[in-house]
Amino acid sequence: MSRSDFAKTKRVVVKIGSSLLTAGGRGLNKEAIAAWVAQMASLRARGIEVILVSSGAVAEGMARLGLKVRPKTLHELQAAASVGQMGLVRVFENNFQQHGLHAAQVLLTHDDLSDRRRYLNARSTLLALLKFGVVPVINENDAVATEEIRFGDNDTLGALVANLIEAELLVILTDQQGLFTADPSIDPAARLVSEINVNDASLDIMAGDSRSGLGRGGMYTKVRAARLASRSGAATVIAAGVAENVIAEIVAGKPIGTYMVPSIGPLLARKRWLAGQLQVKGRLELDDGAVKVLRDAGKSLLAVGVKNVIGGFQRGELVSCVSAQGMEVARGLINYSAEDVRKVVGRPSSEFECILGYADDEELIHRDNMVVM
Ligand SMILES: Nc1ncnc2c1ncn2[C@@H]1O[C@H](COP(=O)(O)OP(=O)(O)O)[C@@H](O)[C@H]1O
Ligand SMILES: N[C@@H](CCC(=O)OP(=O)(O)O)C(=O)O
Repeated sequence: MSRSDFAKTKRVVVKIGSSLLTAGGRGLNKEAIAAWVAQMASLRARGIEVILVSSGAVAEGMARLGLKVRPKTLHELQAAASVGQMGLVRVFENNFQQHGLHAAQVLLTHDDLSDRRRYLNARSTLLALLKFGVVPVINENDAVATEEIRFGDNDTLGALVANLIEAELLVILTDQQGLFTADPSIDPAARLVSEINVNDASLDIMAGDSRSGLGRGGMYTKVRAARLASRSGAATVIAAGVAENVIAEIVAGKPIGTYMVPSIGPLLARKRWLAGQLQVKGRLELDDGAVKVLRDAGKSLLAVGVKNVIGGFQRGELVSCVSAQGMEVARGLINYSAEDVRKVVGRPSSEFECILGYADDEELIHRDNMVVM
């Protein structure tokens, strides 16, 4: 896919980061928000569906409560987020209304997307909103999201939303012009990268953390988000939110920001859901032969190819398959508990009945329930 293909986009997810929205922590930047909403409204008027993922609840809550530094305790953060979310909703509703559009607040936790039924529910709701011509405004449900059930950053949330509703384009607006060869706030010699494949290994060296004290992940989570988004075939562009008409220009295929080129075609719906799961319950270390058949032949995983079991998991839970070098090769839903897998490591499936006293499936992970990374 090249940038000129963006002009054919039918559905786009726009993610706006905290530091942009709150003008570096000084309260909501109403002027900038009005300009972004106007751009999104004009996309809608052209028949392009827009989903907004907006950060800024904590930052706006801090401004409203007069907090100078980001609270340390989870409860204070959650309290700040609930105060700030009111401000976000109000400003977006007012602005979209001026263009004759309705906005809808959708607050999600990771749990909502890791459970297959709730995932499908969230998807149906979002698609219904789009059909009504509404612009969904999504954020993490910070008031209730504890460590175990949080996405952690809105770049990841934006990518998972792009997967959920099969958007072709994820636009991540931030306080930099895009991805630089190093963090430009530290390295003055850093250069803007205009286009790069999501799987390019140099990305892991270039992308650093956030330093603003307002945002959460820096470029690191944006790169990870682009990789996740690419699993449903979505292209990602990271660009400066302050650039004039930035959203429209990106959709028009203009060479601004960093285009993170997706590397694979879209996965089937169930595999997309699998690929977006963030919490694995355990790991299986594979031998080289198993790595090869999973990667090259798209086969199911059998116990004969497993060397080691790490962690505890139950039947049906998500486990990661790693090579001897520790690289993640695949992940999928396991057919046996960790306790049972330990007993059958390296053994042919025909011996399961004898070793375990029962045999449910001959594969540890069936290829339909597995996604190769
Ligand atoms: N290679 C890089 N290129 C650009 N910015 C980088 C890079 N590495 C780290 N960063 C940092 O990432 C920050 C943007 O991320 P973040 O603060 O999380 O913003 P947002 O609120 O938009 O998500 C930049 O201000 C910059 O300091
Ligand atoms: N849900 C949080 C967003 C945290 C976050 O990821 O922020 P950012 O890095 O600015 O996108 C909030 O609204 O404050």
